[in-house]
Amino acid sequence: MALVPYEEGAGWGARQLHSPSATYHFVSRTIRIKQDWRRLGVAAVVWDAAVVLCAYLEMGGIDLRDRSVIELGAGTGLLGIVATLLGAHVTITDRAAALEFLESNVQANLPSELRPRAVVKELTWGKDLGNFPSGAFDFILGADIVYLEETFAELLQTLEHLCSEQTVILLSCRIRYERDHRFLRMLRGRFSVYEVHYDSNKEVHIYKAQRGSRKDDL
Ligand SMILES: C[S@@+](CC[C@H](N)C(=O)[O-])C[C@H]1O[C@@H](n2cnc3c(N)ncnc32)[C@H](O)[C@@H]1O
Repeated sequence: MALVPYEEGAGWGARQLHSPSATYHFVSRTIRIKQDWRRLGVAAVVWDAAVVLCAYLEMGGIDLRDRSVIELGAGTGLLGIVATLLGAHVTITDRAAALEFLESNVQANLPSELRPRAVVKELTWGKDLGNFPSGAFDFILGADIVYLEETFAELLQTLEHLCSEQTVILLSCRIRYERDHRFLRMLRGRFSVYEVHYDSNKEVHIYKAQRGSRKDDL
């Protein structure tokens, strides 16, 4: 299912949809991301949710230095690149079809000394989860990955598999459809969920989720 019709792309959260590249400045670096919307679709453009979560991480409220991070549905890899630049060891994942493009963006934007800290790997939600150690990650990141209802159960299963009691999940979301609220209700059924940030310009929410008893509403 397409996420957006071409002509609506900007309004739906990818401001430079048709541009072959997009440039960002994070962690005192210029990051140039290749894009290819026409050929590769949603995984090959940078979505605003990724930019907002990068900015949130850069603000420094969360110390990622030497922490173990996994990114789900990474697309072009901007968020995983920024997490690596902030000092984390990052497993950057997406579906198989997205990996070659993702890997090339990651390689192009990390200095050689940081490349060993970022591993690009296939993770299709709900599939072959045994390839990923259960509970081994300090942080799970996801930008604009809540949009396909048919993936919600598998996405939740994946989060549950990857999470320990200590793991912090950060999901940045543009809420477009009623079904997006349904996913958040599913998430709230399994995790304590808090909205920690809202970017009103980009209309992106950041939710933090952790295992344990529910302490708050969305
Ligand atoms: C809207 S894009 C967001 C990409 C990137 N996180 C960003 O914000 O720029 C959604 C991403 O989720 C990935 N995705 C969709 N369904 C998936 C699934 N079942 N398993 C793994 N990744 C999936 C897509 O390949 C795509 O990269």
